Amino acid sequence: MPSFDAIVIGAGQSGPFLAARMVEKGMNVALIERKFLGGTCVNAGCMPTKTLVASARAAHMARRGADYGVTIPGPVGIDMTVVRKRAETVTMNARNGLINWFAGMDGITVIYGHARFEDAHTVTVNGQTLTAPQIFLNVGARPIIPDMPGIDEIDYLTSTSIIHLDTLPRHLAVIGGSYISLEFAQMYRRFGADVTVIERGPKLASREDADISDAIADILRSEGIGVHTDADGIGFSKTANGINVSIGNGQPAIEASHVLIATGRTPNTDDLGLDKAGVVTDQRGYITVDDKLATNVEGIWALGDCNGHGAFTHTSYNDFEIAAANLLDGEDRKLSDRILAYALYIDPPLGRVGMTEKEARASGRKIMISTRPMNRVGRANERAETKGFMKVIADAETQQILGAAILGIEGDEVIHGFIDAMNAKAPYPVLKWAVPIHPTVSELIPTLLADLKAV
Ligand SMILES: Cc1cc2nc3c(=O)[nH]c(=O)nc-3n(C[C@H](O)[C@H](O)[C@H](O)COP(=O)(O)OP(=O)(O)OC[C@H]3O[C@@H](n4cnc5c(N)ncnc54)[C@H](O)[C@@H]3O)c2cc1C
Ligand SMILES: NC(=O)c1ccc[n+]([C@@H]2O[C@H](COP(=O)([O-])OP(=O)(O)OC[C@H]3O[C@@H](n4cnc5c(N)ncnc54)[C@H](O)[C@@H]3O)[C@@H](O)[C@H]2O)c1
Repeated sequence: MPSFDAIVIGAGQSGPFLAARMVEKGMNVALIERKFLGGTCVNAGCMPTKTLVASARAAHMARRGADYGVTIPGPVGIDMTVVRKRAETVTMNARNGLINWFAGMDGITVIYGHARFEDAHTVTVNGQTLTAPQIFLNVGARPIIPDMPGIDEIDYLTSTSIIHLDTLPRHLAVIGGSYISLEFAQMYRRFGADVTVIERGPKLASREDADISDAIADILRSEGIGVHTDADGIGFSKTANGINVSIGNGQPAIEASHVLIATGRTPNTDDLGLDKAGVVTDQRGYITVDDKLATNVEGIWALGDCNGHGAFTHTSYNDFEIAAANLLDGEDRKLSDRILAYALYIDPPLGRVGMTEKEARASGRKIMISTRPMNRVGRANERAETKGFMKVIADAETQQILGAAILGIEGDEVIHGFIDAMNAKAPYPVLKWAVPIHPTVSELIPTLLADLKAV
């Protein structure tokens, strides 16, 4: 039976990097991947979608050319084949980069196949049995398909299949109103499709504060996207022209040509033989880990989306950093030290870090809040992109920044000023005295902080 120092199952955004670090330390490592190196981010997530978002933005700005004095004779056309190929190229370059990296690495054995536990230190893949004292799980997640009336009668798209589409839907119905749905909804509207977003809950992006959710809905509606929340009667039936999508909540049904199901993701832990290894999961299938990412079974760790402590590339990569620091570098890094930050890539994007106002209030702290509309940001006016607003929340007693949201141009970049300050544990008055560069969006951070008021 082939024996290794460590086995990594899943080549997402933490496993490959951890495997490489272990090899660097002289360990003999097996990396098992059932599909593509790079996992979701490279092959079906961040990279292809952000490439598509860039094409959609180019179309949007071309249509807005006249606002800037740029005349484009005739209507703006979209070549969906070129759009799809761009995304494919970005994916293939990244995937091939990983393939070549590992091909040139001594001490690593890359195995393509589905891995399952036989016991806590034994794994089978392609009929072969492998053993190792240390096993790292980076198996990621996949789209959830909820049981909705008529769903089995229709051909629906998921976030994975829609990136291979190279025709323009006449009318795309997007079920779900969060990260995946909203990014695709705006993108396809900008490509020229009619788009309707149908969300079961009362708000879009419901983890955010209501003012952010409402501003997101306004941005989407302003581009002609239909937005329906509180949809209590979602169902599907085939018609001569496409798919009838019922919404409920007193709203008329729509006639869609395509349906995208974007109602969340579920961890790939149901077919991993976790029971044979004795590894415990929660009710939703996420692997239970401690502050150092160890499972309840000695010698098994879980990293990335499958542990339920983050659903982002950077949180998965940070899991790799924590595991590598603790196991290889003698450091003492903890999951609980991470300040969560993320972005929603509609345009303008939402950059977020730390607590929402809702969470800050619920924590019982005395808080201060400051907001500023993007139409009072010079840079936004110069660029004629003034949608959205900025918001920061601070602790009135400790003066620590608790959280921030920048919904506006460059929000995904500007938020890093807050991410860095929060990680440095700098009280907000420190940033009040920074001298930022003019004209940027970030130059408003000191002004925003100067306007903090107790609420
Ligand atoms: C459409 C979309 C857009 C996204 N956009 C962003 C974004 O802009 N920014 C961001 O930070 N995050 C984004 N995400 C989330 C991001 O892609 C994931 O959080 C990220 O890929 C981290 O995943 P991971 O490392 O946990 O595992 P994954 O990347 O999901 O990789 C897990 C790997 O394990 C393999 N695997 C599973 N089970 C087995 C098994 N039994 N044997 C062998 N191999 C197995 C899978 O084939 C897969 O390759 C997006 C996700 C989607 C779907
Ligand atoms: N920009 C980014 O970083 C980015 C982009 C895309 C995805 N992601 C990651 O992927 C994960 C999954 O994203 P997601 O948007 O699919 O899931 P999500 O869990 O964030 O949102 C799912 C949405 O679907 C709604 N919903 C659930 N069941 C429904 C039903 N039956 N009918 C109608 N609506 C229903 C929920 O109320 C929720 O609003 C996210 O947690 C995120 O971390 C990140």
